This record gives sequence, structure tokens and C-alpha cells, in this order.
Amino acid sequence: MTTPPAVATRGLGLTIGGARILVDVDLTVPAGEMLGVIGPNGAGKTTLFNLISGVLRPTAGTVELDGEDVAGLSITRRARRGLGRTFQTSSLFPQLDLVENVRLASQAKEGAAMSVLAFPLASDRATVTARDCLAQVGLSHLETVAAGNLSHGDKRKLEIAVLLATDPSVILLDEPMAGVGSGDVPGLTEIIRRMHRERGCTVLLVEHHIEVVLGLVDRVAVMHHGRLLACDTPEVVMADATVQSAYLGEGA
Ligand SMILES: Nc1ncnc2c1ncn2[C@@H]1O[C@H](COP(=O)(O)OP(=O)(O)OP(=O)(O)O)[C@@H](O)[C@H]1O
Repeated sequence: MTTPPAVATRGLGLTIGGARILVDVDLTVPAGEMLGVIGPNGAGKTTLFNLISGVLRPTAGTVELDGEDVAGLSITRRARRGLGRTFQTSSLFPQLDLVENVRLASQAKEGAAMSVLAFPLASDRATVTARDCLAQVGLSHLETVAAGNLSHGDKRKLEIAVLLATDPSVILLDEPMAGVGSGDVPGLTEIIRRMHRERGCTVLLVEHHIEVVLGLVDRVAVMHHGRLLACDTPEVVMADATVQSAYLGEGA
């Protein structure tokens, strides 16, 4: 029996008030792949993530996770099936320290199966997980600092640690380098590369730093005006004349 793709969309579309935001997107992401999603501003990249994660409901087509149609599942139930996501805007608790921020995510994951009696044990486990996840993103030395006092680059690392604490098998990263200084880009790139390699998870990465995407991913999906223009290896996609005129021609 063949393994179903980790993520598949078929004929996926979203029309709002007559505006066609996403049109007929067929995308298949095998388990373990790192897929880059690129395209000019407004191409539909975040909308694609919103439809996959359940933030938005499609007006056409389907979304499958591990071969199963998840149309009827809420964001939370998709998350319980192993789908994890970061957002363009920060979703951290600024007054809490780093361990607490990550611990809450870990505890929320455990909470679903946790009884009141098991709470102290689960709480200890969540702290160990939190410290481990902070180590994975190189933030152990800042464990007791309030999240609000971190640099922008370190906040993006913390967001990844929060995500790792939920132990996802499919990870959607929405512009993880947005707003960070160029000095932080190599460190964040390496964290994403290591996370993918060591966890063997499936990663979908929306990112405007095109050279970062091309150096990291197995394949690149190019979005343009809500459509999937191309999806292939970085070499093939970047040599594609349609992609060059549609995407690079707009100077995105
Ligand atoms: N809820 C909504 N209602 C109306 N229009 C929307 C809605 N959500 C997104 N859009 C529009 O859909 C288009 C695609 O937006 P989306 O945020 O998915 O693009 P994007 O490729 O992620 O862009 P960026 O790179 O700037 O983040 C844009 O023109 C946007 O204005």
C-alpha cells in the first residue's frame, strides 16, 4: 500500500464577495518533504495556509491530511492530527518568560488526554519538553527572560519552539523571517533545516527571502493571482519562463 501524501488539495478555491482569492489549486505534498511556497504580495499564499489549517473554509475543492478529507474538522482538531502552524503576526505572551510560553503549548497538547490527578506529572513533563524545544532553537540562555523583551529574530525562534512543543508532523511556516535583521537569517535558516531533518516532518514554508527558500526546500510551489503557476524543484521552477515573467517580473 502506498503512503498517502501528508497534505493534498484538489480543486481548492476561495471566492469572497465575487473576488476569486484562490482558484483551482491542486497541490500534493509527500510526507517528509519541505515545500517552499512563493509568489508576489497578494498571490494567495497565506490564504492557502488558512484553508489547509482550517482558519478559512473553501468555497470549492478539498483539503486532505494523510489521505483524509478534513473539510469538517476545526482548527483544533486539525492540530490534534499533527498540523502545526506559525502566523505572520506574533502569537506569544509578552509578559511570560520563554519556558512558560513554550510550556503552555506543550501542556495544551497534553491537556486533551489529561485527568486532574495526572496534572502535576503532565506539568513536569511540559517543562522538560519546553526546555528541550528552547534548546533546539538555541534559546536556552534566555529561558527566564520575558518574551516581550526578546529581539525580533529571537521572537521568531521562540515561535518555532512553541510550535515544536506541540510535536507536529506537518508544519506550516508563514514568513518565519519577516521583519528580522539580515544577521538573524542564517541562524533561522539553520533551525528550520535542522527541525526538518531531525524530526522528519513535512514542512510548507512561505517566505519572501527567495534565496533562503531555494537553498532549503525540495520543491517550490509558485502562486500568482490565486493560482498555482508551477510546482517543481528549485532549478526547474526558476528556469521556467512563465514563472520568471509572472513572479520575478513583478519584482516581489
Ligand atoms: N478575508 C478576505 N476578504 C477579502 N479579500 C481577502 C481576504 N483574505 C485575503 N484577501 C485578498 O486575497 C488576496 C490574497 O491574499 P493573501 O494574504 O493570501 O496573499 P499572500 O500571497 O499571502 O500575500 P503576502 O505575501 O503579501 O502576505 C489579496 O488580494 C488579499 O487582499
